[in-house]
Amino acid sequence: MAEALIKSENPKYIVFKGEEELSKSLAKYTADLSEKFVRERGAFTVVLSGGSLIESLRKLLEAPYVDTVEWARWHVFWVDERVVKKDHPDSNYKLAFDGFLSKVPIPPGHVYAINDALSPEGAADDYEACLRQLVKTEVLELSKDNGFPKFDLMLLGMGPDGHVASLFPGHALVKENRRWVTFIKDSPKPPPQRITFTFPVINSSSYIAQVVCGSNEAAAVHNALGTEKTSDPLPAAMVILKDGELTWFLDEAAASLLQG
Ligand SMILES: O=C(O)[C@H](O)[C@@H](O)[C@H](O)[C@H](O)COP(=O)(O)O
Repeated sequence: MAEALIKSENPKYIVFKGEEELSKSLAKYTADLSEKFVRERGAFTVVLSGGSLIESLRKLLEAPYVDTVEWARWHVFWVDERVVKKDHPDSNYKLAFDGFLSKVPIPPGHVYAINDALSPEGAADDYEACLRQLVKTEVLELSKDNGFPKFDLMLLGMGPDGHVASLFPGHALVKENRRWVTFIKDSPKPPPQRITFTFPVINSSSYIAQVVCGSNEAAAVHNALGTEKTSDPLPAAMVILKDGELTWFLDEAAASLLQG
Protein backbone atom coordinates (compact mmCIF):
# COMPACT_ATOMS: atom_id res chain seq x y z
CA MET A 1 0.00 0.00 0.00
CA ALA A 2 1.31 3.47 -0.88
CA GLU A 3 2.29 5.39 2.23
CA ALA A 4 1.04 8.95 2.55
CA LEU A 5 3.28 11.42 4.39
CA ILE A 6 0.42 13.77 5.18
CA LYS A 7 -3.35 13.52 4.89
CA SER A 8 -5.50 16.59 5.27
CA GLU A 9 -9.30 16.56 5.22
CA ASN A 10 -10.28 20.18 4.59
CA PRO A 11 -9.03 20.95 2.00
CA LYS A 12 -8.61 17.31 1.12
CA TYR A 13 -5.07 16.53 0.06
CA ILE A 14 -2.63 13.63 0.33
CA VAL A 15 1.13 14.12 0.17
CA PHE A 16 3.40 11.28 -0.98
CA LYS A 17 7.16 10.98 -0.71
CA GLY A 18 7.45 10.81 -4.47
CA GLU A 19 5.56 10.31 -7.70
CA GLU A 20 6.04 6.52 -7.52
CA GLU A 21 4.07 6.31 -4.26
CA LEU A 22 1.50 8.76 -5.61
CA SER A 23 0.93 6.70 -8.74
CA LYS A 24 0.26 3.55 -6.65
CA SER A 25 -2.36 5.37 -4.60
CA LEU A 26 -3.92 6.97 -7.68
CA ALA A 27 -4.34 3.54 -9.27
CA LYS A 28 -6.14 2.18 -6.22
CA TYR A 29 -8.33 5.29 -5.94
CA THR A 30 -9.32 5.05 -9.62
CA ALA A 31 -9.91 1.29 -9.52
CA ASP A 32 -12.06 1.64 -6.38
CA LEU A 33 -14.20 4.32 -8.04
CA SER A 34 -14.48 2.23 -11.20
CA GLU A 35 -15.80 -0.66 -9.10
CA LYS A 36 -18.28 1.60 -7.27
CA PHE A 37 -19.74 3.23 -10.38
CA VAL A 38 -19.88 0.01 -12.42
CA ARG A 39 -21.75 -1.61 -9.53
CA GLU A 40 -24.09 1.36 -9.07
CA ARG A 41 -24.88 2.23 -12.66
CA GLY A 42 -23.12 -0.16 -15.02
CA ALA A 43 -20.76 2.44 -16.49
CA PHE A 44 -17.81 4.58 -15.42
CA THR A 45 -17.24 7.96 -17.06
CA VAL A 46 -13.61 9.03 -16.72
CA VAL A 47 -12.19 12.34 -17.86
CA LEU A 48 -8.48 12.59 -18.63
CA SER A 49 -6.23 15.61 -19.03
CA GLY A 50 -2.94 15.87 -20.88
CA GLY A 51 0.51 16.42 -19.43
CA SER A 52 2.17 14.23 -16.83
CA LEU A 53 -1.13 12.77 -15.58
CA ILE A 54 -1.08 9.96 -18.13
CA GLU A 55 2.30 8.71 -16.89
CA SER A 56 0.96 8.79 -13.32
CA LEU A 57 -1.79 6.33 -14.34
CA ARG A 58 0.75 3.64 -15.24
CA LYS A 59 0.09 1.46 -12.17
CA LEU A 60 -3.41 0.76 -13.51
CA LEU A 61 -1.66 -1.14 -16.30
CA GLU A 62 -0.16 -3.55 -13.77
CA ALA A 63 -1.49 -6.36 -11.57
CA PRO A 64 -3.95 -6.53 -9.99
CA TYR A 65 -5.79 -3.67 -11.71
CA VAL A 66 -5.09 -4.53 -15.32
CA ASP A 67 -7.02 -7.78 -14.81
CA THR A 68 -9.62 -6.70 -12.25
CA VAL A 69 -10.87 -3.33 -13.55
CA GLU A 70 -13.97 -3.69 -15.73
CA TRP A 71 -12.46 -1.83 -18.67
CA ALA A 72 -15.42 -2.64 -20.93
CA ARG A 73 -17.57 -0.35 -18.75
CA TRP A 74 -15.25 2.65 -19.02
CA HIS A 75 -16.15 5.69 -21.10
CA VAL A 76 -13.19 8.01 -21.62
CA PHE A 77 -13.25 11.77 -22.28
CA TRP A 78 -10.79 14.65 -22.27
CA VAL A 79 -11.15 17.71 -20.08
CA ASP A 80 -9.18 19.57 -22.71
CA GLU A 81 -7.65 18.79 -26.06
CA ARG A 82 -5.30 20.54 -28.41
CA VAL A 83 -6.88 21.12 -31.83
CA VAL A 84 -4.36 19.12 -33.83
CA LYS A 85 -4.54 15.83 -35.71
CA LYS A 86 -4.88 12.77 -33.51
CA ASP A 87 -1.46 11.49 -34.59
CA HIS A 88 0.27 14.82 -33.88
CA PRO A 89 2.82 14.80 -31.02
CA ASP A 90 0.83 17.57 -29.26
CA SER A 91 -2.41 15.56 -29.21
CA ASN A 92 -3.67 14.67 -25.73
CA TYR A 93 -5.50 11.76 -27.35
CA LYS A 94 -2.22 10.42 -28.76
CA LEU A 95 -0.51 10.84 -25.39
CA ALA A 96 -3.26 8.89 -23.63
CA PHE A 97 -3.60 6.30 -26.38
CA ASP A 98 0.13 5.52 -26.57
CA GLY A 99 0.68 5.53 -22.82
CA PHE A 100 -2.53 4.05 -21.47
CA LEU A 101 -5.58 3.40 -23.65
CA SER A 102 -3.84 1.09 -26.13
CA LYS A 103 -2.86 -1.17 -23.23
CA VAL A 104 -6.31 -1.87 -21.77
CA PRO A 105 -9.44 -3.37 -23.37
CA ILE A 106 -11.67 -0.30 -23.38
CA PRO A 107 -14.02 -0.61 -26.38
CA PRO A 108 -12.86 1.90 -29.03
CA GLY A 109 -16.44 3.21 -29.25
CA HIS A 110 -16.18 4.28 -25.60
CA VAL A 111 -13.22 6.59 -26.23
CA TYR A 112 -14.46 10.06 -27.13
CA ALA A 113 -11.71 11.91 -28.97
CA ILE A 114 -12.34 15.25 -30.66
CA ASN A 115 -13.11 15.48 -34.37
CA ASP A 116 -9.69 16.60 -35.56
CA ALA A 117 -10.99 17.71 -38.97
CA LEU A 118 -12.80 20.70 -37.46
CA SER A 119 -11.89 24.24 -36.38
CA PRO A 120 -11.65 24.95 -32.62
CA GLU A 121 -15.22 26.35 -32.67
CA GLY A 122 -16.48 23.36 -34.64
CA ALA A 123 -14.63 20.83 -32.48
CA ALA A 124 -16.05 22.35 -29.27
CA ASP A 125 -19.62 22.30 -30.68
CA ASP A 126 -19.13 18.76 -31.91
CA TYR A 127 -17.79 17.54 -28.55
CA GLU A 128 -20.66 19.19 -26.69
CA ALA A 129 -23.13 17.54 -29.09
CA CYS A 130 -21.44 14.20 -28.41
CA LEU A 131 -21.92 14.71 -24.65
CA ARG A 132 -25.58 15.64 -25.16
CA GLN A 133 -26.10 12.43 -27.12
CA LEU A 134 -24.50 10.40 -24.32
CA VAL A 135 -26.95 11.99 -21.87
CA LYS A 136 -29.79 10.70 -24.05
CA THR A 137 -28.36 7.18 -24.03
CA GLU A 138 -27.81 7.48 -20.25
CA VAL A 139 -24.07 6.88 -20.39
CA LEU A 140 -23.68 10.35 -18.92
CA GLU A 141 -25.75 11.73 -16.07
CA LEU A 142 -26.84 15.32 -15.54
CA SER A 143 -26.39 17.19 -12.29
CA LYS A 144 -29.75 17.52 -10.55
CA ASP A 145 -28.59 20.90 -9.26
CA ASN A 146 -27.74 22.70 -12.47
CA GLY A 147 -28.33 20.49 -15.53
CA PHE A 148 -24.64 20.27 -16.44
CA PRO A 149 -23.16 16.85 -17.16
CA LYS A 150 -21.94 14.98 -14.10
CA PHE A 151 -18.88 12.84 -14.78
CA ASP A 152 -17.97 10.09 -12.35
CA LEU A 153 -14.26 10.93 -12.15
CA MET A 154 -12.06 13.67 -13.55
CA LEU A 155 -8.30 13.17 -13.40
CA LEU A 156 -6.83 16.66 -13.61
CA GLY A 157 -3.33 18.08 -13.78
CA MET A 158 -2.28 21.63 -13.00
CA GLY A 159 0.29 23.87 -14.66
CA PRO A 160 2.82 26.01 -12.76
CA ASP A 161 0.60 29.05 -13.46
CA GLY A 162 -2.33 27.33 -11.70
CA HIS A 163 -4.27 26.48 -14.87
CA VAL A 164 -6.50 23.44 -15.03
CA ALA A 165 -7.91 21.96 -18.24
CA SER A 166 -7.32 24.84 -20.72
CA LEU A 167 -8.68 27.40 -18.28
CA PHE A 168 -5.84 29.85 -17.75
CA PRO A 169 -5.44 32.58 -15.10
CA GLY A 170 -6.87 35.91 -16.19
CA HIS A 171 -8.53 34.47 -19.32
CA ALA A 172 -12.21 35.23 -19.95
CA LEU A 173 -12.96 31.50 -20.37
CA VAL A 174 -12.72 30.92 -16.62
CA LYS A 175 -16.02 32.82 -16.35
CA GLU A 176 -17.88 30.82 -19.03
CA ASN A 177 -21.02 29.58 -17.32
CA ARG A 178 -23.32 28.51 -20.13
CA ARG A 179 -21.41 26.22 -22.50
CA TRP A 180 -20.38 22.68 -21.60
CA VAL A 181 -17.39 22.71 -23.94
CA THR A 182 -15.71 25.80 -25.31
CA PHE A 183 -12.60 26.73 -27.29
CA ILE A 184 -9.52 28.89 -26.94
CA LYS A 185 -7.33 30.17 -29.75
CA ASP A 186 -4.76 32.05 -27.69
CA SER A 187 -3.68 29.52 -25.06
CA PRO A 188 -0.58 30.84 -23.26
CA LYS A 189 0.65 27.25 -23.15
CA PRO A 190 1.30 26.00 -26.69
CA PRO A 191 -0.30 24.89 -28.87
CA PRO A 192 -2.66 27.91 -28.89
CA GLN A 193 -5.82 26.24 -30.25
CA ARG A 194 -7.67 24.00 -27.84
CA ILE A 195 -11.09 22.94 -26.65
CA THR A 196 -11.87 22.67 -22.96
CA PHE A 197 -14.61 21.74 -20.53
CA THR A 198 -15.95 24.75 -18.65
CA PHE A 199 -15.99 25.23 -14.89
CA PRO A 200 -19.70 24.39 -14.46
CA VAL A 201 -18.97 20.96 -15.97
CA ILE A 202 -15.76 20.40 -14.02
CA ASN A 203 -17.46 21.48 -10.79
CA SER A 204 -20.42 19.14 -11.32
CA SER A 205 -18.19 16.04 -11.16
CA SER A 206 -18.78 13.33 -8.60
CA TYR A 207 -15.05 12.93 -7.94
CA ILE A 208 -11.96 14.85 -8.99
CA ALA A 209 -8.35 13.85 -8.44
CA GLN A 210 -6.14 16.91 -8.83
CA VAL A 211 -2.71 15.38 -9.43
CA VAL A 212 0.35 17.61 -9.04
CA CYS A 213 4.02 16.68 -8.86
CA GLY A 214 7.20 18.72 -8.78
CA SER A 215 8.55 21.93 -7.27
CA ASN A 216 7.56 24.07 -10.27
CA GLU A 217 3.97 23.80 -9.13
CA ALA A 218 4.61 24.39 -5.41
CA ALA A 219 3.69 28.09 -5.41
CA ALA A 220 0.42 27.47 -7.26
CA VAL A 221 -0.43 24.58 -4.89
CA HIS A 222 0.20 26.86 -1.93
CA ASN A 223 -1.91 29.58 -3.51
CA ALA A 224 -4.78 27.21 -4.36
CA LEU A 225 -4.86 25.32 -1.07
CA GLY A 226 -3.91 28.19 1.22
CA THR A 227 -6.39 29.85 3.49
CA GLU A 228 -5.97 33.38 2.16
CA LYS A 229 -8.91 34.22 -0.09
CA THR A 230 -8.22 36.48 -3.04
CA SER A 231 -10.66 38.25 -5.34
CA ASP A 232 -8.86 36.77 -8.33
CA PRO A 233 -8.31 33.07 -7.51
CA LEU A 234 -6.20 30.79 -9.67
CA PRO A 235 -8.20 28.42 -11.88
CA ALA A 236 -6.99 25.54 -9.69
CA ALA A 237 -8.64 27.23 -6.70
CA MET A 238 -11.91 27.48 -8.65
CA VAL A 239 -12.31 23.69 -8.73
CA ILE A 240 -14.97 23.43 -6.05
CA LEU A 241 -17.39 20.50 -5.83
CA LYS A 242 -20.71 21.22 -4.15
CA ASP A 243 -21.95 17.70 -4.60
CA GLY A 244 -18.76 15.69 -5.02
CA GLU A 245 -15.33 15.01 -3.59
CA LEU A 246 -12.12 16.72 -4.65
CA THR A 247 -8.83 15.13 -3.58
CA TRP A 248 -5.43 16.61 -4.31
CA PHE A 249 -2.67 14.03 -4.89
CA LEU A 250 0.67 15.77 -4.28
CA ASP A 251 4.27 14.72 -4.10
CA GLU A 252 6.53 16.21 -1.46
CA ALA A 253 8.01 18.75 -3.88
CA ALA A 254 4.63 20.08 -4.99
CA ALA A 255 3.51 20.30 -1.34
CA SER A 256 6.75 21.89 -0.11
CA LEU A 257 5.26 25.34 0.54
CA LEU A 258 2.14 24.08 2.31
CA GLN A 259 3.63 23.63 5.77
CA GLY A 260 5.18 26.32 7.83
O1 LIG B 1 -3.24 20.63 -22.48
C1 LIG B 1 -2.57 20.33 -21.54
O2 LIG B 1 -1.39 20.61 -21.43
C2 LIG B 1 -3.16 19.59 -20.41
O3 LIG B 1 -4.35 18.99 -20.62
C3 LIG B 1 -3.14 20.47 -19.21
O4 LIG B 1 -4.33 20.90 -18.75
C4 LIG B 1 -2.32 19.78 -18.17
O5 LIG B 1 -3.08 18.94 -17.39
C5 LIG B 1 -1.63 20.80 -17.35
O6 LIG B 1 -1.02 21.71 -18.20
C6 LIG B 1 -0.58 20.17 -16.46
O7 LIG B 1 0.41 19.61 -17.23
P1 LIG B 1 1.63 18.89 -16.56
O8 LIG B 1 1.07 17.79 -15.73
O9 LIG B 1 2.45 18.36 -17.69
O10 LIG B 1 2.32 19.95 -15.73
